[in-house]
This record gives sequence, structure tokens and C-alpha cells, in this order.
Amino acid sequence: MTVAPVASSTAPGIAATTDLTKVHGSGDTEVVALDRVSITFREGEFTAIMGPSGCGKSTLMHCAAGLDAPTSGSVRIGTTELSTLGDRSLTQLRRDRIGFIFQAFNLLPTLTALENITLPLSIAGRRPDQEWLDRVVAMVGLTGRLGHRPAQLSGGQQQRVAVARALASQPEIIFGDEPTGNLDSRAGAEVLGFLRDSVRELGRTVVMVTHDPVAAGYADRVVFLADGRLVDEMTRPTPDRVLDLMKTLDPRAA
Ligand SMILES: Nc1ncnc2c1ncn2[C@@H]1O[C@H](COP(=O)(O)OP(=O)(O)OP(=O)(O)O)[C@@H](O)[C@H]1O
Repeated sequence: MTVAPVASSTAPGIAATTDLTKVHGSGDTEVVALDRVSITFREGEFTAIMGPSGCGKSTLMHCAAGLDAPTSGSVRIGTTELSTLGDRSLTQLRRDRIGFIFQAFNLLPTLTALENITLPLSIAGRRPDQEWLDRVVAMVGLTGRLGHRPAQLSGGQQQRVAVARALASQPEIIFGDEPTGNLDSRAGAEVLGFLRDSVRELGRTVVMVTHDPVAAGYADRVVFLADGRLVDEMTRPTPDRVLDLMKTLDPRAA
């Protein structure tokens, strides 16, 4: 079995795409979802990916996280070029080095919150680092609820379990696809606060796809896609500035 090399701390970014192109379908139904996108996600940074519906946000996240294969161009996590990996090594890389948070919480209903949080580690045959786990559980405010099953938790609490699960293995990078899409604004704000805290306090790297300028306002940097291309970037975003820029990309947002 090929074991992916550990990321070098001198790597210029924790993840990067170079000239990433993704074409969905073929012939009459061909869609160029990404057109030569080059982007670096820097260590210890919270990046939001925004842009009008259908601009390629989810496709970019899926390719950058090794969930989907590029049509051309390259993707790396740390110093590992994903195209060099077979299916098994890619699965292993996703499991060991990446954390995922999706709009649907994707928790197993028969497992407790704690069992859900530690499941990826159990599958990998790794013991949780108890001190780290305690910190993560305390940060997301689940200390008293670890024995609850998902059905006994609110939507916001279930997503907190998913955040803790993504952090539990101390992954190099966490990818979120509309992680607050199923939450009301209060629960969403809590989850976004935890993602920001995981960057500021725990030194993690987070990349999040969102259509919500308020959510993007939690990030350190927002990158904007339009028609499959990277068209702009903003540091220290505020919801108002993000909304103004979105209006220039998508008049329907005005
Ligand atoms: N599996 C697929 N087969 C064919 N076309 C696809 C597929 N997945 C995505 N597309 C197309 O690729 C383009 C980009 O889709 P993508 O889901 O990445 O956009 P998005 O910015 O995340 O959209 P939204 O904000 O609406 O979720 C769209 O035109 C979409 O219809």
C-alpha cells in the first residue's frame, strides 16, 4: 500500500490547485465547471469560496478535497499531488489528512455523539488524542451531550458534532460545503464561530463554500468565482463588502 508523504511544513500552502479545469458531461451536455483555476489555501487561514449559483464553487471544493478528479490541471494537499494517488491512497488521504463538513450533517443515527466524532479515527485504527478531543468537544459546547444520539440533538448541535468529527483527527485542512445551509441564523452563527475559533485558537486551516455574505464575513479571505473562473479576492471581508462585490458578479443578487 502506498502511504502518502506527510506534508512539509515549508510547503507554500496547505492545499493548492494549478490550472484546474473540470468539464462535466460530454457533447451537447458538456459544462465547463472550472476553467484553469489556480488557488492556494494557506495554512492557518479561513477561506470562503463564493460566487453566483452554478459558478463552480462545489466543483472546486470537491476537486481540491480529492472527492472529484480534475479533467486537467493539478491539485495538491501538502506536498502530495493527488493525481499520483490510486483510489485506495486517495481514500486514505481523505480519511487521515482532511476533515469534511457538509450541509447535511451525515451523522450515523445509531451512534452517540462521541462515537460519531471518533468514527473516522476508529475506522483508521487510530486512538484519539484525548487532550485534543477534550479541547474540541469543549470548544463546540458538547461536553454534556456526548452520550446523545443524533435524533436527541437539535440541528445546530448535530452540526457541532460534525464540526468536532472534522477536527478530531487534527486534519491538515477542513473543507465545508455550505456547512450552515440547514441551520437557522443563530445555530449557523455558532457553527461559523466554531470554525473561526478552530483557525484562530487551534491553528487549523478551513475552506468553506457558501452563498451567504454573512457566513463569508467570518472568513479571513473570500475568493470569488464566476463562470468557472477565479475573478476576485477579498481579505478581512465584511458582509456588506461581500454583498457589494457579489452584486457586480450576479445582478440577481442585487
Ligand atoms: N455531475 C455533474 N454533471 C453535469 N454538470 C454538472 C455536474 N455537477 C455540476 N455540474 C454543472 O457544473 C456547473 C458548476 O456546478 P457547481 O455545483 O460546482 O456550482 P456551484 O457554484 O456550487 O452552484 P450552487 O451555488 O448552485 O450550489 C453548473 O453549471 C452545474 O450545472
